[in-house]
Amino acid sequence: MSTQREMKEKNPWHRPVTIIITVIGVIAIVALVTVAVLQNWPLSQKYKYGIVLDAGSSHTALYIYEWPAEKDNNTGRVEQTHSCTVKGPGISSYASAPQKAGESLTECMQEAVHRVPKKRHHETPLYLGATAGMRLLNVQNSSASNKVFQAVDEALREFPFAFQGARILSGQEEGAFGWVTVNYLDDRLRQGLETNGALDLGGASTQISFVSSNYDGSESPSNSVNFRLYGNDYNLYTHSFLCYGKDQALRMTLAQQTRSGPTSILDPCFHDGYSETKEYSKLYDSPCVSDRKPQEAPSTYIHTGKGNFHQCQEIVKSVFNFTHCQYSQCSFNGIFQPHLQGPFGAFSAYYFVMNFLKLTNTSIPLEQVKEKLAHYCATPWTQIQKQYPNVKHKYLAEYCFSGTYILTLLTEGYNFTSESYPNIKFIKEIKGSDAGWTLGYMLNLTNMIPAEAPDSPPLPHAGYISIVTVIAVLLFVLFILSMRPFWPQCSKEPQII
Ligand SMILES: O=P(O)(O)OP(=O)(O)OP(=O)(O)OC[C@H]1O[C@@H](n2cnc3c(O)ncnc32)[C@H](O)[C@@H]1O
Repeated sequence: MSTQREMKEKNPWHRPVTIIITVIGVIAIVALVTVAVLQNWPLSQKYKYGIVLDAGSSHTALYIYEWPAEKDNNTGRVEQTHSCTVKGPGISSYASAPQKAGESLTECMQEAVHRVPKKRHHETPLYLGATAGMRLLNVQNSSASNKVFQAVDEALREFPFAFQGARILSGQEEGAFGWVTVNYLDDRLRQGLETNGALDLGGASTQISFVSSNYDGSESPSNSVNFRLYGNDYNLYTHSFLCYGKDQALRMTLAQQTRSGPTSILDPCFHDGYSETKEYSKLYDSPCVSDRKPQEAPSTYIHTGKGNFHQCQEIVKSVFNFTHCQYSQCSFNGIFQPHLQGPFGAFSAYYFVMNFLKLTNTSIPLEQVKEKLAHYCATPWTQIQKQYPNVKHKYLAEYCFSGTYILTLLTEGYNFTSESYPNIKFIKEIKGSDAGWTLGYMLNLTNMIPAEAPDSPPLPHAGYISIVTVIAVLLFVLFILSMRPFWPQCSKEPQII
């Protein structure tokens, strides 16, 4: 009993001071590691939201974007979480009943109210950008255009979001923001990689935007947009061709064929067997063709098809003007265009049409693509209708024209060749977000792409935690070793019990 007590008194590990120091040491190290881990633990994700309404010529679409609340300034993080297609036509079609333009947005806006968490409503910016349909209405009837905007404004103010206004985007903005969107989603801007050009085909206008090393903006400065994004300077070439969206281009090819006001036309861009009676007043009700309206034309004409790709291409070519160019080189209509450079993403109607025609694979030689389209155009209308009973009648009737228009615009208009055609990728979306101008527009207006690259911490989170843990363990081992003089000594002599 007394020897036991003696040993206890001699063994420093049994001294209260040593025990207390050890416990405090362990607690301190555990606390140090815990604080380091907790401090750097990602906060429970809170999101911010932004809503953009794309008021196009053919329809309006609503997009909701979401990004982690604490990382506004980082890239590649803003994502589309929801989209809603507004029922009915584009807002420019409500020129004679502006109130209905506002009302048409209600359903999608209510969806947005449910999709965005309530506590975020008041801080969620809401934008409406109108494109070529409203540009044309503004040219045709500016007071009607103002009334449509007034109605849309009033309707959107009813919702609990931070409404930032409704306006017409210039063609240059539409092109440039489309380019920002595709390159942002591909994470090319933050990483400073070679950028992709953007080809956007709408209903009433079409945009081409790309960076070319032989373009510094000095030739045709109106086509130049300068950006400084994440510390990199971009000199972007962009042009928007009003009236060269696929719906207005179709009007122009029809106007070309009805110049003398005939009662019927035999159109190679429509399938053999297609026949519909159409109104002249509707065909010419657009500033893109109104000046070509034939005098004393009957009220209607019969639009029949004969399905001939090559003849169709000739008519389509006739809506482009290649005769004059005051610059070193042009695309068409006397518009400057530098040498095409790099890969291109082609979206909106480029994708819808080429996807339907199963022609999105650009590694198929261009000549073969034309042959396939020629074969499609030559298919009788009755057979096409039987083959695609669920496709919207208007789209189905127009795919031969639309495909021919796309190939003609790309090759004759923009000068893509058999060699450069494979540089085009037909895309609908990138990483779940639709390709289009809306995301780039919101990123710009919310200043979410910084001009300079954001500073990043010298160590990533995992590296920081590992180093703190290693140091803590080393300290602990050092502490234990420093207590060596107090370690219990084992007797070398065998003990007889
Ligand atoms: O940019 P603007 O010129 O104002 O036009 P938009 O915004 O209305 O243009 P979209 O990109 O929404 O659509 C482009 C065109 O594609 C058409 N379109 C949409 N879905 C389609 C589909 O599935 N098949 C064929 N065409 C389609 C639509 O009617 C337009 O003519």
